[in-house]
Amino acid sequence: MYSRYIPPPKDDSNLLNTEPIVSSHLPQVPPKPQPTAYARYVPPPKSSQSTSPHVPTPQHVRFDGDEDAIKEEPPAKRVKLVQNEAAVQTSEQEKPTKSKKKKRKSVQSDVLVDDTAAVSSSRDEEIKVQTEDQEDTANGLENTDMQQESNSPTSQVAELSLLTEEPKPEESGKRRDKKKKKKTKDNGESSGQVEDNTPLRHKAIFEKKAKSMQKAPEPGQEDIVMDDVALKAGDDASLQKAPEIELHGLEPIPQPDPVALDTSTPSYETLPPWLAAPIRISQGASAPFTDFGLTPDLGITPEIAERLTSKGYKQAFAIQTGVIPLLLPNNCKKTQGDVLVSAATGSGKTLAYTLPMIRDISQSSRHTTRLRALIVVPTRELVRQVQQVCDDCVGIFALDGAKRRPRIAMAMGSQSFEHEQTSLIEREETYDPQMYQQRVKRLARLSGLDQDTDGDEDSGYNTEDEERNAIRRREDKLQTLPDHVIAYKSKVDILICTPGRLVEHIKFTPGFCLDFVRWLVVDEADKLLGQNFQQWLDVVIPRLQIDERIGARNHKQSNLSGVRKVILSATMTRDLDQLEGLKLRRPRLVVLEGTKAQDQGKNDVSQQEHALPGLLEEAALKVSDANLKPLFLIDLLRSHYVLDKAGDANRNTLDDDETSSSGSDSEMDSDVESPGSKKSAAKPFKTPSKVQDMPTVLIFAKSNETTLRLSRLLSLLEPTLEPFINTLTSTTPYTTRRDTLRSFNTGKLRIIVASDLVARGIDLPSLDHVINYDMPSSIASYVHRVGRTARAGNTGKAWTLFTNPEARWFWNEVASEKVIQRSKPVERVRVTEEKEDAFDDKVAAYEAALEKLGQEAGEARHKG
Ligand SMILES: Nc1ncnc2c1ncn2[C@@H]1O[C@H](COP(=O)(O)OP(=O)(O)OP(=O)(O)O)[C@@H](O)[C@H]1O
Repeated sequence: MYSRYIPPPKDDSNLLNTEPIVSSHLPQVPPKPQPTAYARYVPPPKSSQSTSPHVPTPQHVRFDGDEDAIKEEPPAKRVKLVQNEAAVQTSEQEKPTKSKKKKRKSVQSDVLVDDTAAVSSSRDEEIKVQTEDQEDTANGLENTDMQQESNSPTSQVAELSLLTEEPKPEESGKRRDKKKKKKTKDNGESSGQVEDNTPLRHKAIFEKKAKSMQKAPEPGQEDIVMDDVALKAGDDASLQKAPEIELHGLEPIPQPDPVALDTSTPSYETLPPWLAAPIRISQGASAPFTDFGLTPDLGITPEIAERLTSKGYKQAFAIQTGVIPLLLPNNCKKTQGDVLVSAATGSGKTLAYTLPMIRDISQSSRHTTRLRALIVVPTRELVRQVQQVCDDCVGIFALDGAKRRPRIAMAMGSQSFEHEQTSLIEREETYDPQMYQQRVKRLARLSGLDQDTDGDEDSGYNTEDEERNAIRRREDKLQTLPDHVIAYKSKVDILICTPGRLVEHIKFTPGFCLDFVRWLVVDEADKLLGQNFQQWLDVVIPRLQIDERIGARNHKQSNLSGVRKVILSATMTRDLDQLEGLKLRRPRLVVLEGTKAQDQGKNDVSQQEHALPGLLEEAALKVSDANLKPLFLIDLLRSHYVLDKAGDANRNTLDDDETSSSGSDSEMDSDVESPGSKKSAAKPFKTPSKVQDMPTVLIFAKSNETTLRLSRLLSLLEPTLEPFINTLTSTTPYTTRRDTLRSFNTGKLRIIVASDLVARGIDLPSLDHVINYDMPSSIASYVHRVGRTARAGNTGKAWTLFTNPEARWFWNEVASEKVIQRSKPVERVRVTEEKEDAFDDKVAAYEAALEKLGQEAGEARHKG
């Protein structure tokens, strides 16, 4: 409904002729709901009739049969508005743009000047006393109503009017305000009581009920403006006397039914079925290797299982029971599709794909070597690690005399490119007169052009195309026997590589092709897909999709032909955009459930993206002073928490007194021993003679530089540790890195300080503790870092040092159950204040160590 602007009547008598809108007696208020109308604000006339009782006030003017509604307006309001007109005008005109708060103040002061007489009327005083007596009984109701009122515009009117009745505006304080509000309200109520003899207590309740039932104004600009002004007018009017309430009767105004919440589950899936309903494997699902495959010839034979046992693989781990059967041939007629695997760190994903893959490749012809499988991993360390598992499997299958022994190569940039090329591809001459003629013709045609480009090789090239052309020209210059042409042959069946090096070989190694590849494995897939080093996917995937040599990817079982992709990670991405680049074919996702998943409903855990190893214990140590973080680290290293190896069976009995406060309660504070305490004195770092008793620790720092500095600082502060500490960063030469890992695995080294280089995939079977000295950069990074321990069903403990600014993210994201499934909550450990004070004794040594570190860095720069 719309309305139009009606100027205010100039004749005061018009107003008087208007019938009263509502009776002053509450019970007589007609229960008719007030129609909602849009109206315009009608400003009061600017004449100086401020003292006239008939000057019209701002009001809603209604049309279209709204006369009834107009009649229902309380007459009392109209009269009071008139009385207050001067105050309304003053505040309206002088401060139109002031905030509500300011308005409230100005209105309050204006009215206080004008209405002192009204406020101080002796009759009101009498009633105040009466109402105060009744207050206690109505109090509970009033409080409730007050809360409800505060949300509606009407309540603001009432609130303002209450304020304006304040006899002493300079007084402040919550308690006094409350009292005053009560008193003011009582004033209003008292007048009602005098007029209609309704018991005061009931009337207060009626009024509040009526107020709370008022319908919210319809949205609309004009109305909003109107409401504001009306509100203000109402405020001012209410300053004069008791709060004015628009009454609509006692019947509730019909309200629209609340919209019912839609709790139904959608009948359609937004995710593809394979992602929405993965194959879930429970943690306890280990089984003998011989259980896979419909018949022994399609699965793992008992002989192979025996050899696996001799290599330490007695039974298939849970994830292996889910993945291996999917990758083995079976009697299924359907084309077998790609497999994605999401399983905790250390759960045995590597064997889950190497075993069926190598079994398959060992079945192929003994006399031809083709590049059949590509395994792509992000780091050189992982390349070597996967190669060792592959070697194990190759050995197992090769023992069977009828099978061929697949050849494995690595491409990761640890050797020169040329060296890698020769280890991958063999050049040979084959008899092919037809091809020979074609080559001769082509070379003759090019020889004219070559006069211009002869010098190119010396001038160098700067684009890939030029480099490829240069390689081809070099190849063309090679002499062959008559009727023979140069042919290239793969020297390997399986290539384990980093993505960057793979791209280089595809582009620049003559004869390196993916035409025969039938397996593509992408380990640590989320990292490789997320970072897409050198756009490797764009280079590799198209080459796997085309069949330049017809039948090259054929398998004797037609449903196994083509390229099978196996994509794995402990933090597998569910991002379809990323997965799209892999061009998956009939994919299936296999998920290893966390230990808690069996107890909880599937829906609860489906939100949790990652699972931690079941036997991993986590703890977080608060670093109250970030400047002294290295001292906190040393204190932790010296504490019984670390010195007692994780999973030490004697731990609880040995240290009952010390560990009593640690428990599994994540909220419980427990003390880390200070270096000066009696207990720590009894447990210094083990001497080199007892090196095997020392725990093994992997400490993660945020960068290469921090890693090197921290390692040196630890050696300076704790010289006894120096022989047992080493570092691993991406700037460390590859051979040194390899030696460091080897020394750590053989137990010579006990502490490695590392960057995130070794956060993923690295298998350190003897690792007791992981310490996040610096906070990991993401939840996924945390999962991989802490997953270096507690692998293959072993126990392990992970520590995270957090400073105040890091606490929120750590506890809300990493340590919460939202994203990560874990069997135990993260334990909270805090160094007590007294023990922190003991750090003071160490500060001098710490500063000296820092100074020494600075000197050494300066000298190194000088030398460099
Ligand atoms: N069936 C098995 N029996 C005994 N040990 C096994 C078995 N399978 C794997 N392992 C061992 O478990 C350890 C972890 O395996 P692997 O490195 O494959 O884990 P992962 O799931 O790839 O971990 P990450 O996600 O950290 O790369 C290795 O030491 C491996 O030798």
